[in-house]
Order: sequence, then C-alpha cells, then structure tokens
Amino acid sequence: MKPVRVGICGLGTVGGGTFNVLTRNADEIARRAGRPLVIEQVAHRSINPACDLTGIRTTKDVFEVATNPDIDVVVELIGGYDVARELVMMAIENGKHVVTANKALIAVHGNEIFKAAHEKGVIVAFEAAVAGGIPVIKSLREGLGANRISWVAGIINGTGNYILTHMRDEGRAFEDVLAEAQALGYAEADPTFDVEGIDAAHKLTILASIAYGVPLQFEKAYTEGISRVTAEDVEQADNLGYIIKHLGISKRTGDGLELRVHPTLIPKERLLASVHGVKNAIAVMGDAVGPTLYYGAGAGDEPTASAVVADLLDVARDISTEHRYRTPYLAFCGVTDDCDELPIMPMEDITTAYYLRLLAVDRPGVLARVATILSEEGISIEALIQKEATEGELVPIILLTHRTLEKHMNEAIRRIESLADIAGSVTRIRVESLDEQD
Ligand SMILES: NC(=O)C1=CN([C@@H]2O[C@H](COP(=O)(O)OP(=O)(O)OC[C@H]3O[C@@H](n4cnc5c(N)ncnc54)[C@H](O)[C@@H]3O)[C@@H](O)[C@H]2O)C=CC1
Ligand SMILES: N[C@@H](CC=O)C(=O)O
Ligand code: NA
Repeated sequence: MKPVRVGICGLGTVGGGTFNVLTRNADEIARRAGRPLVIEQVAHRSINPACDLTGIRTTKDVFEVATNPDIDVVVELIGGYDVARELVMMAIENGKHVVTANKALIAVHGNEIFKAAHEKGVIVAFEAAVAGGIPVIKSLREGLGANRISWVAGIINGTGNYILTHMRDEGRAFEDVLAEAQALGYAEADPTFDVEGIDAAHKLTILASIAYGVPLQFEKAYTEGISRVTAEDVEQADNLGYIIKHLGISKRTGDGLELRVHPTLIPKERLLASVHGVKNAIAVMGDAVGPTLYYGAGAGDEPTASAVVADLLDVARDISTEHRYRTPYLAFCGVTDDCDELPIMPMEDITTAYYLRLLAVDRPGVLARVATILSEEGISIEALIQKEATEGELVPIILLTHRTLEKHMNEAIRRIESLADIAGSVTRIRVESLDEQD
C-alpha cells in the first residue's frame, strides 16, 4: 500500500515526542495502519536535540508544509491561535488532512475549521488536544456513541494538578512547582492558561461539544483557576473529608448545559480524588453505560505524542474511505446542521454546594448573623468549623452548605461581606459530590 506522507510543523515538546514515537515504532505502526507512515518534512524554528533529523527534509517555513504536494497529512504542533489557524486553513485548502494537539485552536476556531474541512472532504483529528495521551475524545465520540450523556467532569490540566499535588504533599511554593512543570514541558507557552483555567476551559468546551452535540462555545465557559487556592483551604477541606481539585464540569440540566471550570471540593473517596501529579482523569456519565472513567498522562512529550500518532493511524486507515462515511469531527453528523441548540447556562443559574471561609471579629452573635443571612437566602448549612481565637485575633469560620443556586450564594456572600464583624472577602469554593445519581 502507498505510504501516508506526514509533515510535522513544530518540533518542541509534542513535536519532538511525535517525531521520535513515529520513528521508533515505525514498523509496528505500519502493521497497524496497513501502510507505512513516513515523515516527509519537518518545519521547525530551533533544533530539538532529542530528534535525529538525518535524511529528513526540513524547512523553517510551516506554510511550505501546508502547500507541499508530497504531503498527505499536516501535523500542527506549533500552538497558539493565529499562525496555527492560518496554517491549518491553508493545509485544508490544499486538500491535506490535519492532526493537531492545539485545544486553543479547536475550542476557539473549531467551528470554522470543521466547516472548511467538511467542504474539502478532509479529516481534522485532535485527540491530543484534550487530556494529552488519554484517548478520551475517541471514547466519548465513538465508544459511548449509544449513550445520552448527562455529565462530564474531569481533571483536565496536568500542570494545575501537578502544582496542587506538590504544594499539598511537599508544602512547596506555587511558583517553584510551576517552574518545575514548565521545565518538564507540561505548561502552555503562556502558563497563565494553565493556572487561570483557560486551558481547561478550552478542553471542556471540546468535550461538551462531543458529549452533547452542541457547537463549540468557549466564550460562554465560566473559568476560574487555581491561583487563589490557599494552604488553609486545602487543610480545611481535608478536615471536612474533601480534597480540592481543579475540575472542568459540564452537566445537562432541564435549563441547558453547565460549562464551568473552577477549583472544587470533592469527597476523598471518589476516584478523581486519587488523581495526582500530571495525571488527568475524566468521568463521564452515560444513560446506558452508567459512570465511566478515563485516566492517564495529561501532558508531556511522548504521552501526548501517543495521541497524535493514534490520530495519524486513523487518518491512514480512513484516507481511502468516502468522506461522508468517516467519523464526524465532533461526534454528531454533519458540521452545524445537526447541532443541538441547548443553551449554555449563565453561571448564576447553576446549582451546587459551597465551601465558605470567612474571617470574623470574635464577638458574640457573629455566627448567628451569618447563619441568618444564609437562611434568608434559602441556603442551609451542612457543616461548620469555628476555630479558637486568640485574644484580639480574627477567627476563621468554615462553612459547608447544601446545594443552592449560585445567584442566591452571590447575594448571601455580598451581604456577609457587608457585615461589620467580617474582615475582607469571603472565600468560596464549589463542592461536587460527583454522585453517580447526579
Ligand atoms: N506540552 C504538552 O504536554 C501538551 C501540549 N499540547 C499542545 O501541543 C502544542 C505544542 O505544544 P508544545 O510542544 O508543548 O510547545 P513547545 O513550545 O514545546 O513547541 C512548539 C514548537 O513550535 C515551534 N514554532 C512555533 N511557531 C512556529 C512557526 N511559526 N514555525 C515553526 N516553528 C514554530 C516553536 O519554536 C517550538 O519549538 C500546543 O498547541 C499545546 O497546547 C497538547 C497536549 C499536551
Ligand atoms: N498545558 C497542558 C498541556 C496539555 O494539554 C496541561 O498542563 O494539561
Ligand atoms: Na486525549
């Protein structure tokens, strides 16, 4: 069979890993694909010492790969929104299939990219874009194709989970662990994408589209990162039987879809609570299958390359199949025509439980005033910890509430913060039981 000719654009962490996995496992991959996958050209700006490019045609210009008539598949591993978008659109225009690990690109420009690819009859594959090496896109899109999905919740940023894990287990400083994650190649070019939840929101946007058949709507995702999680909150969560994880959550409700990314208290006994370091895990609830969980490395050179190369294998197998019989980009047929119009719910309309931490002046009646506000807003308290205060000090009060509407909690927090007995702002962390019945 004719070889599939691959052009790799970008030879950094993932590009280097992809080059090496494709080269090292070439025979095995060819047996699986039924034809060889040959690296025809590599576009790179700087040398990657881990890659031996002897005998490979190279260029500094990624657009040369997109127009090269000897290339069947363009692998976009340069990252970012603008040049990557231009590169992918040019590759599609030139009739090339595309494999990318770029979640920012898919979450923000995916609707346009898939439309163009559909019109040209080419494949755009992006397994590496969500949870690195975990084959979660394929599982959700194909493996769970029989199910009506009710929720998806996961740890989908390796850098963030790496930071939370090492801060908690080793008491290390945020900046120190972030620098280590960057050195290991886990972080985005702009690491604020990791720590402020933007990367996780890109990934959740993609998962929700596949799970529910809605268009990609990154701009409607609620995004909160881990930069304000304190050691005190980690300890208090532990006292209450919880662990703090940064989760992407999307639920189907009677009013639409929740699409939110934020630090979350989860019960210690849940499987997601045991996912540490750079590992990711995504729980998916389907009506037929029940709960399922997908676990593995969420970032890193060869773990991510594993997903890129798996996509290349799919391209090699599907290249001769007529376009309309291929697996659809986002699980549902067509490009926009078959999309569901389920609205993304505004954050104030979501329902969840809450962990609150407030600092109060140690005066009689303060707790009663806080409890009255919560009760007036229809919020009931599940647990309460009030620490001993030393003379003249502020006393921390920790509250766990039952589920309530976010807008009611917003109002309660506004009123609590205006009490003369309360110092500073109230810390609020959402709590999810991740119950199989939810
Ligand atoms: N690092 C990881 O663990 C994961 C990364 N990704 C995604 O994979 C993509 C690549 O990420 P990394 O490999 O980590 O980044 P990186 O920064 O290590 O590599 C990107 C490479 O592309 C090169 N590059 C950028 N613009 C270029 C241009 N115009 N022409 C030629 N070369 C150019 C850079 O010089 C660099 O060597 C990103 O979209 C990222 O979000 C996805 C999953 C995991
Ligand atoms: N920066 C990302 C890389 C993988 O998607 C992460 O840390 O998860
Ligand atoms: Na993946």
